[in-house]
Amino acid sequence: MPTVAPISAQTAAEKAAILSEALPYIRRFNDKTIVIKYGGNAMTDEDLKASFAQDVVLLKLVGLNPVVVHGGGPQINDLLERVGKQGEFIQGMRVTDAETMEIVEMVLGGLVNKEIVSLINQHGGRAVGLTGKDGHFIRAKKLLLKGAEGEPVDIGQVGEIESIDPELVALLDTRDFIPVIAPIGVGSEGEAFNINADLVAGKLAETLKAEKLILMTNTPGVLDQKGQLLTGLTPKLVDSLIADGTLSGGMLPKIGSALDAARNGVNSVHIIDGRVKHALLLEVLTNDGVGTMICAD
Ligand SMILES: Nc1ncnc2c1ncn2[C@@H]1O[C@H](COP(=O)(O)OP(=O)(O)O)[C@@H](O)[C@H]1O
Ligand SMILES: CC(=O)N[C@@H](CCC(=O)OP(=O)(O)O)C(=O)O
Repeated sequence: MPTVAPISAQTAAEKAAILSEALPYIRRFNDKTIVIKYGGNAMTDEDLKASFAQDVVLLKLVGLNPVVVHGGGPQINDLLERVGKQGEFIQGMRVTDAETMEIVEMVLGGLVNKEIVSLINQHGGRAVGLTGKDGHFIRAKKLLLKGAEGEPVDIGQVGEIESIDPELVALLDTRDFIPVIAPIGVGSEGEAFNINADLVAGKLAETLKAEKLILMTNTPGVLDQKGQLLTGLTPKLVDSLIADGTLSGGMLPKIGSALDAARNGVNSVHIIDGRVKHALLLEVLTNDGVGTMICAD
């Protein structure tokens, strides 16, 4: 006869306490949309990717509507290097010439998107991969950055979101599919635009009237100059952190998008550490929200 070791009373009580802690959150978020931005920097390890996919499936099974928007910045850099090109960023945005755009589409719309879709499906979900070109649901136009003197700075085929049509995502939701979205927009001539994934996630959360926006990255959250974790960030505080240089690089579009979402009706906005296993479950279904919360005022 096969035998199993009995679970100790203490372990059993601890496990039961964790499971029952989730109940109020499962009830509160029933049928609510949660937009999850899965950053390229949080996708490094196979184990972490699998636990991310498991978390998304679990959230769906307990009655929430997860919508995944992914990045893939480091993965684009890898492929660029293989063709002898160096990735260049200005104000956290990739300078995107025509050749770079081809690689961006290959990596985001192809490799990364399909990997996440198939991981979620392997774990029992029904994921469908999309880019903004599908049903033309993310419309974009060329983004011009502002230089130090306020002059326009052209960084190529980088897009600014004009509109997001919520219908396609809503349709998938009615049949319990999990949308997995690559941050590529479409212009008026059908051309592709590279859009920062944080901006797509934020705007999508606003458009879908999501309950939560969770930005998963490779830091514990927003850190101050001493490396301490900050939380409860207001627009005023963010302005001062930008002015004194505490926030830089990829954190700039991330925080801008988080603030916009918080101001435009998304109930809770968090920047969390995607390198922590099951960070997503901890954030949504336990009392121990991890990372930095962003407030509207
Ligand atoms: N104050 C700050 N706190 C935390 N991270 C910061 C801060 N300022 C800049 N960063 C940088 O922002 C990065 C996260 O943005 P990004 O590289 O675009 O990640 P992702 O690929 O997850 O979107 C961090 O790895 C860090 O290097
Ligand atoms: C315009 C722009 O910068 N687009 C990003 C899109 C991918 C992205 O945002 O990926 P992460 O979330 O992993 O950083 C890029 O080309 O890297």
